Amino acid sequence: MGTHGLHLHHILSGHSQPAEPVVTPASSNNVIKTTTTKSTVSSGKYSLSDFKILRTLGTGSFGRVHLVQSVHNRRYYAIKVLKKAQVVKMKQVEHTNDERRMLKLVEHPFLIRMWGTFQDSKNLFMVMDYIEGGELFSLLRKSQRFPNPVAKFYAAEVVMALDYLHSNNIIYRDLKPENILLDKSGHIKITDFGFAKEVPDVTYTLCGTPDYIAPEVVSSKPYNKSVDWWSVGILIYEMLAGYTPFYDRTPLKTYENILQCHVRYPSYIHPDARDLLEHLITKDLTRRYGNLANGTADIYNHPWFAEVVWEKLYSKTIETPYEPPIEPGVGDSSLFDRYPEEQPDYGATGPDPYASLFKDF
Ligand SMILES: Nc1ncnc2c1ncn2[C@@H]1O[C@H](COP(=O)(O)OP(=O)(O)OP(=O)(O)O)[C@@H](O)[C@H]1O
Repeated sequence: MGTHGLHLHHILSGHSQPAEPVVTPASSNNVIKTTTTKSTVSSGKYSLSDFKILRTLGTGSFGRVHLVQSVHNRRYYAIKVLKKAQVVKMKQVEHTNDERRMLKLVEHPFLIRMWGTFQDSKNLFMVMDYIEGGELFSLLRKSQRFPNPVAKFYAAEVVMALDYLHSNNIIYRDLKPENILLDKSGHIKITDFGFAKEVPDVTYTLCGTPDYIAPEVVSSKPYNKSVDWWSVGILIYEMLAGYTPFYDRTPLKTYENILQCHVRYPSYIHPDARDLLEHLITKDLTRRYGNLANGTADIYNHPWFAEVVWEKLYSKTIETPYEPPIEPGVGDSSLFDRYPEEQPDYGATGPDPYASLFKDF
């Protein structure tokens, strides 16, 4: 695969289509049903013997994500495995339980779907849909940067997903191109809820990837969901420029740049995009879109998104700018980088000192 895969359609160019009204997604679609009657997840439904564990698709701080195949229906899934000892050591018990609880609740076309969880004495397992098209990050690095309409397409899907989470009082907090996967037709799926937090109001914890962290988080001020709108700004910038605006040699320098918040806009960035970015990548919370009196309408109705037909995007009835070159449904994982495989201890039995910490799994 290479940049040749990036062919543009007219969906977002707007020239060939009559203008359609921009509509914020109906809130009825947008609310998580908190009644437990229709849950897709039930603890104890799965066990390791239900799956054949295949290659590693990605690694994180506490474990890895495997491609797996169900021995029953032969379908492919992704299983995230977290080592209990590592989760405890890195003080992520609460985050991990939060991730499980939130993945169980959310239901949105652009958010990863979780089917169930289980555990052995050493590990936690989360069964998710396998998203075959690889990371947006890989596509971006191969493409160097995205043409304006391509960046707009991915940004619009991200905006809808974050708006849905926010309307359910969830701040995502870890937006970056590595956590945005592409499905077989090229729509996004956001994965990795390890840092998402359910917050009625404001929260203080520092977490996330340096390049995408909002200044109020860096300086340990209380913050709210507008940190995600900041990260959307960084994401759009990175998609258009090919690099993040505050990149530097060390995380510390990046933090300093974030606090200074001086952004250089290359001349090839479209004026509408620049205007939106200036209202997202701003320290001034009284100017940051998503955080003002109009809420997300300032983003949905921004001129840069003028051609986006939001309901069509939501129903995935528009063409995507890039179709991943894979054969769907057969466990093709050619778009994922290779990782060294470990001898796994999955299925470990014996004493479990952490049993009381992960009762929900
Ligand atoms: N459902 C999925 N389908 C395909 N690949 C996936 C899926 N979920 C995760 N991955 C791959 O595994 C990688 C790591 O997943 P994830 O970010 O959830 O792990 P993590 O341990 O929480 O990582 P981090 O340390 O970045 O928080 C992702 O970047 C992606 O490449």
